Amino acid sequence: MNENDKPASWHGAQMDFTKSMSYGDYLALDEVLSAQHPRSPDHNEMLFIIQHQTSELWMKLMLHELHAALLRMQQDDLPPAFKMLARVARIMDQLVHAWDVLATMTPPEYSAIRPYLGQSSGFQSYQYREIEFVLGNKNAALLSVHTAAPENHQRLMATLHAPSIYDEAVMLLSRQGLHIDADRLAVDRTLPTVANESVKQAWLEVYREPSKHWALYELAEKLVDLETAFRFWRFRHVTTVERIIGFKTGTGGTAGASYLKKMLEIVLFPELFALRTAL
Ligand code: HEM
Ligand SMILES: N[C@@H](CC(=O)c1ccccc1NC=O)C(=O)O
Repeated sequence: MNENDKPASWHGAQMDFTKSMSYGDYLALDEVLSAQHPRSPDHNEMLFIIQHQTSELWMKLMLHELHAALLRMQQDDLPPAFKMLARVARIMDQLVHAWDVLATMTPPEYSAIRPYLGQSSGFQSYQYREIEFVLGNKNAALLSVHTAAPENHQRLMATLHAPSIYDEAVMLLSRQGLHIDADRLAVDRTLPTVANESVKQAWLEVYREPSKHWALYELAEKLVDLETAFRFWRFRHVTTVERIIGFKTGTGGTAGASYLKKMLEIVLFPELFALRTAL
């Protein structure tokens, strides 16, 4: 094209990237876009792969935000933590809506791919497991899935032993002068969150006088927002799974949809929901 033929609107656009960083360079697009390797001859496997890879990318960002929020909470620096937690909840909403794309895949379409998945399953997603752990749904037994990948195992082990976001919120309540039982503060971090009466009473004080405890009130609502989004994700997972494979056993070895249904009963931040009945 002749220089004079360029429309005025992009006349000054940079065209030569032999010596400078381009869009694709900055985003490492060659790496990202060459990481899709369908194993079946089926057209729909690309959807299945990209759906999972994009979910894992969003999970990577969720963990980035959650770990940063944990740090801010430890430092009593709540406003930046609020922003991070709000972002995590919005990412979760995004993943909730992403199910609409996957649900365009019918049972016969998925059946063409499934034999090629072997025993692989989302159950083995180490980023997902870490998100569950950071949010307090600890389960040491699930670590053994990752023994073959020592780095992932190590990281999960560290998160298993560290305080969860909710443990940090409970410690904040205590630092702000609200009474929390000593045994709740010294709880075994490797176990899932268990409801505690002193925590419920402390949150009740916050909700009965928000203006006195505004930052804690805001934190509580951010956590409720996040748990609500997480519950929607679990629900969309199980309904999409039931729609596509019915009640077949999972490739990961669980009972499948009935295992996922059981997971709908999990309450991440129990006292934050329990207190509502008492208000
Ligand atoms: C056709 C679509 C899908 C089907 C049929 C499906 C099926 C299942 C089943 C049956 C399980 C139970 C574990 C097992 O025995 O395999 C499971 C777990 C899981 N799946 Fe999916 N899934 C689908 C899509 C997805 C997507 C898009 C994600 C997003 C990353 C995902 C993430 C997970 C996770 C994280 C678990 C573990 C849940 C837990 O332990 O609480 N799945 N899936
Ligand atoms: N558990 C699924 C397989 C599955 O969905 C899957 C397999 C490999 C990679 C990601 C997957 N997604 C979520 O579990 C099944 O039983 O069909």
